[in-house]
Amino acid sequence: MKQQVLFNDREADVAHSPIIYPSMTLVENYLNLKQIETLILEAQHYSFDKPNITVYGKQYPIPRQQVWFGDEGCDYVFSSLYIKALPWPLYANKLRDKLQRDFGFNANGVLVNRYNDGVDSMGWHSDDEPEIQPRSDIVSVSLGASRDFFIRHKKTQQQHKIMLNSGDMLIMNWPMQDEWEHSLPKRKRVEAPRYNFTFRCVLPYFHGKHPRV
Ligand SMILES: O=C(O)CCC(=O)C(=O)O
Ligand SMILES: [Fe+2]
Repeated sequence: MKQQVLFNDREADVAHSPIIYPSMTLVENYLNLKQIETLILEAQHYSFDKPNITVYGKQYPIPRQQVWFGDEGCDYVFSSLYIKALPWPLYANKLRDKLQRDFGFNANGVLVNRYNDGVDSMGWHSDDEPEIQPRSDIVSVSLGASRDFFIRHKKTQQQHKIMLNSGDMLIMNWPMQDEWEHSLPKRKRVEAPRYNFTFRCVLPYFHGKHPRV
């Protein structure tokens, strides 16, 4: 397992024009081919959704599909859509256990995104929803097509690009989400699907014990 600590300095020591780096850790080939294949086979049967979001008063379907799995009470709200946690599928849960064993990372939910091809994408955002546990990291595991992943500093607009390949794992360490946004731009030449699992620690019952669904 090759672990590459990316940008782990808060500020690079460059005179006059400091370059700011976020704290992220990329573990290339975190999963082996068998693990990748098993997870993709499982993900092909997930009940993905393509909800509409409202932008300037108009409704648009999100340019990808998504599904949220989580422990009891670990529901989530994205773009004002309330999403009740579905029970963990077998191998997604095994991957959560592996992250716990390898890094002591205790996720209680995972958002799975499915990008059908390079036309599907995710715009600039931070994973800063109020139900995310304060000071928690977010762990992203990529499967399938390789895609470019960008990060952009909120104040300086500085950008970095990372290629995420099948089996790679990226830890976005706290407080990255406070200072940086990230995105997965369209890549018209990409024809194959990609799955991305972002494991999160949310506050159980943040939306109440009996939320209206
Ligand atoms: O697909 C990716 O690599 C990014 C996913 C993401 O940013 C998210 O689910 O919040
Ligand atoms: Fe994100």
